[in-house]
Amino acid sequence: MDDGAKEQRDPAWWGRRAWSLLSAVRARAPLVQCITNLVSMDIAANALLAAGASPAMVHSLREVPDFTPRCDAVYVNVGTLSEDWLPSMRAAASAGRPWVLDPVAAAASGFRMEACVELLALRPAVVRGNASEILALADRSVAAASNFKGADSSHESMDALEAAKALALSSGAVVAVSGAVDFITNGEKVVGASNGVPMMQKITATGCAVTALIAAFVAIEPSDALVAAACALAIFGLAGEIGMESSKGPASLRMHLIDTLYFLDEEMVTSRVRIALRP
Ligand SMILES: Nc1ncnc2c1ncn2[C@@H]1O[C@H](COP(=O)(O)OP(=O)(O)OP(=O)(O)O)[C@@H](O)[C@H]1O
Ligand SMILES: Cc1ncsc1CCO
Ligand SMILES: [Mg+2]
Repeated sequence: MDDGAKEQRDPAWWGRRAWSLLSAVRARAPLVQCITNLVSMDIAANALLAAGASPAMVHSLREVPDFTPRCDAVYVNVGTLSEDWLPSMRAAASAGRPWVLDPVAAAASGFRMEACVELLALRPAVVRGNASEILALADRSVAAASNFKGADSSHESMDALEAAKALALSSGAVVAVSGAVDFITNGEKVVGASNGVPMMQKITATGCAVTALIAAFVAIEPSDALVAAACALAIFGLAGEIGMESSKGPASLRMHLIDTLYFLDEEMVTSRVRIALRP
């Protein structure tokens, strides 16, 4: 095991780490360029703002040379991929800033899978997907299965753990698989984050929003993307958990989750974040 494994066996260490990263996001308001799908723009921008970051939905290839180098992190999401946007994604991912990939529905088509594979070669710090997306990306397979559900997962996160490790080793990225337990791995270490509520799956683009939050945390901690990703996933899940206490269904949870991200305090984070290094 590499450095940090000893302290990462202590659950309280993660609570303190998650709080310190969220506090740093609030203090430094990292600028996150988001080239993300049309469904997710609103929730991703609002989640970033509520957490204290500064979102910018900048898509034009012509703006990348001026704008991207000034960003603290870049977020690329292929959810509503088109031929027009792919060059901007390539350019922003190549601009020398830490960046994060969300391979939405990677198995939907050959075009999308090829785009994801090509982007993966541009060395994202983190790839975050649901289990079906990570399984598909790890073996570069376009969906034939009758249970393919597009942007939604038809697998549990645990089903994709070995694929996530293999993908992390082959790509050099930290790979995060979301689900009831979020798994985050660099191919050797595996961390589980178990905050969140099932209702989060009933709000479109919560996965896209948490990947945006991962980008903000990576902007603060670019040299430890595994810790940044685990803490972002746990914080977002915790906001869902606390938000659910005041919610009647998906629409009110969406509102309360964003409110809770804004109001999370040290006591809530250090006592309720559930992250553990897996043996
Ligand atoms: N069963 C569950 N219990 C608790 N939290 C969950 C559960 N399923 C998903 N989540 C949480 O919901 C958020 C979104 O994860 P999900 O796996 O649904 O992403 P996704 O499929 O990529 O979503 P989308 O494509 O709509 O953006 C994550 O924070 C994850 O931890
Ligand atoms: C529903 C949907 N379709 C393309 S992207 C997206 C948002 C969830 O990923
Ligand atoms: Mg998704």
